[in-house]
Amino acid sequence: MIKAGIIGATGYAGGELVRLLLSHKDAEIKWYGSKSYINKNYYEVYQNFFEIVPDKCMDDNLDELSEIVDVIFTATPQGYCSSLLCSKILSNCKIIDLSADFRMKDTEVYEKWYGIKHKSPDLIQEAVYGLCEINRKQIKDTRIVANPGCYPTCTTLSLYPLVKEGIIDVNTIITDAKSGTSGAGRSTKTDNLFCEVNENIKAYGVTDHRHTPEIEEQLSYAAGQNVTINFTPHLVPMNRGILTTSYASLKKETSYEEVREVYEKYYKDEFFIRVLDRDVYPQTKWVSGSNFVDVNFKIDHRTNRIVVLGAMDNLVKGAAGQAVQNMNIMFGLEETSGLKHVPMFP
Ligand SMILES: NC(=O)C1=CN([C@@H]2O[C@H](COP(=O)(O)OP(=O)(O)OC[C@H]3O[C@@H](n4cnc5c(N)ncnc54)[C@H](OP(=O)(O)O)[C@@H]3O)[C@@H](O)[C@H]2O)C=CC1
Ligand SMILES: CC(=O)N[C@@H](CCC(=O)OP(=O)(O)O)C(=O)O
Repeated sequence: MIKAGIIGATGYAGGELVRLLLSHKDAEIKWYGSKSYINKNYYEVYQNFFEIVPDKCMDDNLDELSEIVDVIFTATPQGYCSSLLCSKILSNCKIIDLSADFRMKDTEVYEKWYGIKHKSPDLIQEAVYGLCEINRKQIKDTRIVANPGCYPTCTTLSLYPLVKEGIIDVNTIITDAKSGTSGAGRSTKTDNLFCEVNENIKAYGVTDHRHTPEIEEQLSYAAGQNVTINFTPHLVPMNRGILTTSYASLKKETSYEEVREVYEKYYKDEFFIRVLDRDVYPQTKWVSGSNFVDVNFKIDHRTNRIVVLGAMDNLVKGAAGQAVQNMNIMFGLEETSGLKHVPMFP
């Protein structure tokens, strides 16, 4: 049985980790870490866990926690994990960090886009970017997983086969993304008030969203050259879900069948990536509550561009689900263990 501790268990991503780990047959939660609810019953924070979770919230002492668990999930704000992680903790247990602290290999890029000083630059190289379908081999042997961002997961996975196989001109990629408001976390921001989100759609982070360099770095590895993209996220009036629509120029005239073959090559054996049937395009409802990413594409022969769509649940494949998938890989468990939920519809 894998003993797990969660720091930030009282946030949206942490709450989703609790939900998933409770039904995982090979894992048990030993620590519900919090900053504001120490000694309160965990179910008092989220009453959906009433009579399911009897435990109290604990503090956020990573040091003490590392001595009693096999893995710690940090579902905490940017800068938290990197400010506390050290070799002593890493000699005790494995870390899966849901923040962006260890996602990018260049400290300067992190500091520029996040506006905070990185406190453990010496650990960055050791961390593995936990995009499971792409980095499975490296994830297996690492002590630190940098769990990918929600938008980067959806954008990168939906474009990856095209970039890897050189089908598109990688410097023509434009990604337009939409997210439900749980993506912004539980802390109150006036931007996320019901009356400012309901019946409204707004772009944010235009030209400077912090996920831009993360997506660019991953696509650059796939392309074997530097990739820059235009990335524009939008907040939409939904609780959960991300839809990304990406556009790129094809290098040459290409048929549906050729592109389909490329997607099949990479994803036909991937349980969590579903390449939909021809002319059926991903919808957030079809993946809600599940660890699936649905993808599909259409070639616009008139403009010689391809339109690629991806949909997933930001809290599952975009956060807690992928974190559990990473745990499964790190501990040699069945990769799909605890994650085979059928999406909720409607
Ligand atoms: N929401 C999403 O869709 C996704 C989130 N993530 C990442 O996961 C992490 C958590 O996000 P999310 O759940 O949305 O955020 P929330 O704001 O909902 O939760 C934040 C959590 O962090 C805890 N916390 C805050 N400050 C501290 C601190 N100084 N020390 C210890 N714990 C602290 C809070 O504890 P308390 O409540 O007790 O104060 C709470 O449990 C972030 O890094 C985010 O970027 C990644 C992918 C998707
Ligand atoms: C709707 C919304 O605000 N989404 C968040 C992204 C979700 C998230 O928490 O980002 P990470 O995946 O990097 O942790 C944002 O745009 O910053």
